Amino acid sequence: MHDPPSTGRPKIAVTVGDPTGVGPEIVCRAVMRPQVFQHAMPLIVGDAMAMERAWNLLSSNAGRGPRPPWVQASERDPWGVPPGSVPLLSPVPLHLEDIPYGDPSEKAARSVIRNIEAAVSLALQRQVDAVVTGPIHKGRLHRSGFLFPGHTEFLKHLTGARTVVMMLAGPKLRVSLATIHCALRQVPELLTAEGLADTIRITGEALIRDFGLAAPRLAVCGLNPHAGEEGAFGREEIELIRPVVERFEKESFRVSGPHPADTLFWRAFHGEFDAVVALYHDQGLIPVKLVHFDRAVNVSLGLPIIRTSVDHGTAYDIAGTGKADASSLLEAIAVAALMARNRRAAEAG
Ligand SMILES: NC(=O)C1=CN([C@@H]2O[C@H](COP(=O)(O)OP(=O)(O)OC[C@H]3O[C@@H](n4cnc5c(N)ncnc54)[C@H](O)[C@@H]3O)[C@@H](O)[C@H]2O)C=CC1
Ligand SMILES: NCC(=O)COP(=O)(O)O
Repeated sequence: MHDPPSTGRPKIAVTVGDPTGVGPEIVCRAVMRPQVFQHAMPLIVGDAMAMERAWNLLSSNAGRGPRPPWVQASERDPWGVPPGSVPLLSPVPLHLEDIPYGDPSEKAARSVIRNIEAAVSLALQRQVDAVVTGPIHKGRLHRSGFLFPGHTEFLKHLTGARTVVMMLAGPKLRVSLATIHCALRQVPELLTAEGLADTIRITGEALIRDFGLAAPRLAVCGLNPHAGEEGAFGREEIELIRPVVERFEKESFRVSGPHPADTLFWRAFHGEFDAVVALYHDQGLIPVKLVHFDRAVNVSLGLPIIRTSVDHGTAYDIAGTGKADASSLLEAIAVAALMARNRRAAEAG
């Protein structure tokens, strides 16, 4: 057995995601960066063939240098690789015909799911300190029988967590979502007092424990235009949101709202709040991606493990062209490492 995860640089399992999207390319770009190894020990979980193809693409564009030192590893002893190398776990080895760009075979889709399971299992066994996920194509996975809307809900299931909150965190704007992957017309019925209260509490506690803020300020969006305009444009603000916000008067984090959503993100971006609680996916993700598409990180809060992810998708339109930007993945690794260090410090008292 090798270094326990409680010492040294955090060990981070990085899943490649869909092998026919930009995942392998951005993972390859990330492990070509020496800075990554200053704050983390990455372990790649994904198909070896897809990783070799990504390396060939990048080296043919940029001139051949040494290939990043990934070495096939086993799930039983994932860190049992030579010093200086990066373990690569490939639970379901694929052939090239399984992974034409933008079109994963049935087997490739199954491998995506299996890779996530393997990374989560390593985190639950504390063989790694955190999991960082590459992008998956939800539609293609659903076609292959995947029952979950996305990683977030799958990770809740795999870890047995009671609830999970999706946060998108960028340098100047953090947003948590009270509802995640659902049709817009379902939002009002899925928005419950208990669900909203969980989102607020989990976000406030994570800002303190994982992000190191002393007294975070949270602001909750209204659902309707102008936060309902005193009931003229809807009553959710009066009947649901305000009573939940009032429950948080005596916490170590401050909560205000409901605020009109059209101006709230601008106020948060300029420093008035540490996080915004948005009520549905696009209300929160449009502003974050508008200002931070290259830097934002998707963080799953409320799980017994640390999980971060890129904010972007599989980008099939540019897969195989060598144009993918790895900035969001690099941030996701850096944020996971920071969270792991903060949790260690909290555990050590
Ligand atoms: N973390 C994850 O697993 C996520 C997965 N998705 C999934 O991805 C699939 C495709 O989603 P889309 O809405 O098309 O979003 P997308 O993020 O894949 O692409 C949107 C636009 O951004 C560009 N882009 C994305 N990533 C880039 C990168 N690293 N470098 C340069 N340009 C990049 C694409 O070329 C495209 O023009 C969907 O199935 C969606 O569910 C979407 C978001 C997150
Ligand atoms: N828009 C964010 C997104 O869809 C990512 O979802 P997940 O796969 O991290 O649950």
